[in-house]
Amino acid sequence: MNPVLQVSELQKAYGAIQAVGGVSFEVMPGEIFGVIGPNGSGKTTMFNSVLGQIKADAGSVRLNGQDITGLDPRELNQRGVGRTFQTLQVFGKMSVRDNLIVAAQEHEGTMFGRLFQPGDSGLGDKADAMIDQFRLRHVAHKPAGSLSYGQQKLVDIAMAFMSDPDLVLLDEPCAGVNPSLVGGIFDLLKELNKTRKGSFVVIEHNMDFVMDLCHRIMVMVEGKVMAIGTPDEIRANKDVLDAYLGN
Ligand SMILES: Nc1ncnc2c1ncn2[C@@H]1O[C@H](COP(=O)(O)OP(=O)(O)OP(=O)(O)O)[C@@H](O)[C@H]1O
Repeated sequence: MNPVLQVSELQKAYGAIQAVGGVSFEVMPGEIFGVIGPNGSGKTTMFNSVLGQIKADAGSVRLNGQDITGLDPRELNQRGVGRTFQTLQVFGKMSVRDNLIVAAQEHEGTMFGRLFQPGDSGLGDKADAMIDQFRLRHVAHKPAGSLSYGQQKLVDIAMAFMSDPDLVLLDEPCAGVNPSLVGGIFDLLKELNKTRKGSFVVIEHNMDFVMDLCHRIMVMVEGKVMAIGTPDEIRANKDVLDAYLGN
C-alpha cells in the first residue's frame, strides 16, 4: 500500500527560530494520523507548509506519489486535500447550507458563491446530506454566525468534507469547543473515516481525544519529530513522557 501523504525533510525558519527542522512522516490510506506536541513545537507551521499556506525553506510533499510541494491551497483543494483552521473560517452572514455549497463550489474552481448569493448549482443535495450527517438540520437555514462556537466548528469541519477529499487536515478540531460537543466531533470523525475512507491528519491538544481517535501519532518537540507510533507506543515512550505527556 502506498502512502497518501509523504512529507520529507520539511524545514521552515522564522529568522533565528527553526519552527520546523527537518520533519518527515507518511500517512497511509484510511489512516487517522495525530500530531501532538507542546505549544510552539511547530505543528501549525508544519501543517501550513504542507498545505501551501506558507512556503517551506526546504523539503518535499507528495500526495498519492505526486509532488505537490509549494502548490497553493486552492490547487491542493482541487487535488483532493481539505483542511480546517484553528480559527473558524465560516461566512457568518450566510446560512449553514450556503456555507457548505460555497465550500464545494470553491473545490470546483468557481468563485460564484463568494461573489453572489450562491444558487444551488446542483450542490444542494450534497449539502443536505452533509447537514444530516453532521446533525445540523435544525440550524441549516440560520446564519452560520448565529450558531454556538461548537456548532460553527462543526460547520467548518463539514465544509472541509464537501469536496470529497482523499485527505483532510484538521487543526485543533476541539479547541474552544464545549466539552459536551467534543464527543460529537469524535463520533463524526470516526464515522467519516469509516464511510468516506479518507485519511485525516489531526493536530489536537486534547490527549484523550487524540489517543482514542488516531491510528498513529507523531510527537513534535522544538520543530523535530520525537516519536511516531501507535497510541500505546506513544503513551509508553519515555522521551515523550519526559518532554510532554508527563507534565
Ligand atoms: N508568523 C510567524 N512569525 C514568527 N514566528 C512564528 C510565526 N509562526 C510561528 N512562529 C514561531 O514558530 C514556532 C512554532 O510555532 P507553531 O505555531 O507552528 O507551533 P504549534 O506547535 O502549532 O503551537 P500551538 O500548539 O501553540 O498552536 C514558535 O516558536 C512560534 O513562536
